[in-house]
Amino acid sequence: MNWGVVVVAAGRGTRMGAQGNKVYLPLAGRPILAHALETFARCPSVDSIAVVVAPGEEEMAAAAVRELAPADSAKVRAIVAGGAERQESVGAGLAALDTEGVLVHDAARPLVTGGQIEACCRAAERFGAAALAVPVKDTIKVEGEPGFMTATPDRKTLWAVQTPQAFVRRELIEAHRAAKEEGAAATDDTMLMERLGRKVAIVPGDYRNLKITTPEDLPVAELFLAAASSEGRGRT
Ligand SMILES: Nc1ccn([C@@H]2O[C@H](COP(=O)(O)OP(=O)(O)OP(=O)(O)O)[C@@H](O)[C@H]2O)c(=O)n1
Ligand SMILES: C[C@](O)(CO)[C@H](O)COP(=O)(O)O
Repeated sequence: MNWGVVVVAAGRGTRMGAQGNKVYLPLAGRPILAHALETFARCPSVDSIAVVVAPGEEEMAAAAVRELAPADSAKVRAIVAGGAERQESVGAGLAALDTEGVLVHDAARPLVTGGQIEACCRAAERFGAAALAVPVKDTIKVEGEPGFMTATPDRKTLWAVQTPQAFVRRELIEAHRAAKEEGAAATDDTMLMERLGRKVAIVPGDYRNLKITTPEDLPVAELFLAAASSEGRGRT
């Protein structure tokens, strides 16, 4: 199967509270967006990359792409405008690719590794769809009456899903079309497959593949990156 990736970068970063979109904030001296782009570009299984950006931020994204080595930036085939919700942004990226398989990745997860990407591709080739996930560490509570806990799901069955998430591109396009027609909103793409009764394989991930969401995530990501490079692990 040949693989493309949709890297979604069209959010606003409201919870980060920075001046602009958090994916252009510096991390180890480079925009957050550049980290994931480089890791995907260096993956042998990935042929092409579509970057989905907020309208008006095309030039900032193009500048991040220009910072990559020429062989890496050559895999970036499209920079397209996203929508108001992540789901719309993914839809725009899917239309810009023509590969059989597609990965979806948050630009806000800069610590993804090549090994994780390849593991998702292999699992999706075997099972049809797959996503990285980590076991939930906390005891999770369900709020019933506002302000009060009413239930505790069995933690042994709970996983926190991450990206990348890997699919057969035509099947994910179909899932997006169905959700749009039925007005269903989803915070990730595996939810759209679950709605259609499709199985999504769990690929055990790593807690370090964090999503940079709030300000305290940035120094943590800096520490993880520094530790990886001092241990010579890189992000392969
Ligand atoms: N309309 C949107 C919303 C989100 N994203 C992307 O989806 C990823 C995960 O979203 P999140 O971390 O929630 O980012 P934001 O939406 O930017 O953050 P916030 O919810 O705090 O505004 C990010 O890479 C973000 O850029 C996107 O492409 N289009
Ligand atoms: C897709 C995702 O990264 C899975 O953890 C996440 O749902 C996206 O973040 P958001 O905050 O829900 O937009």
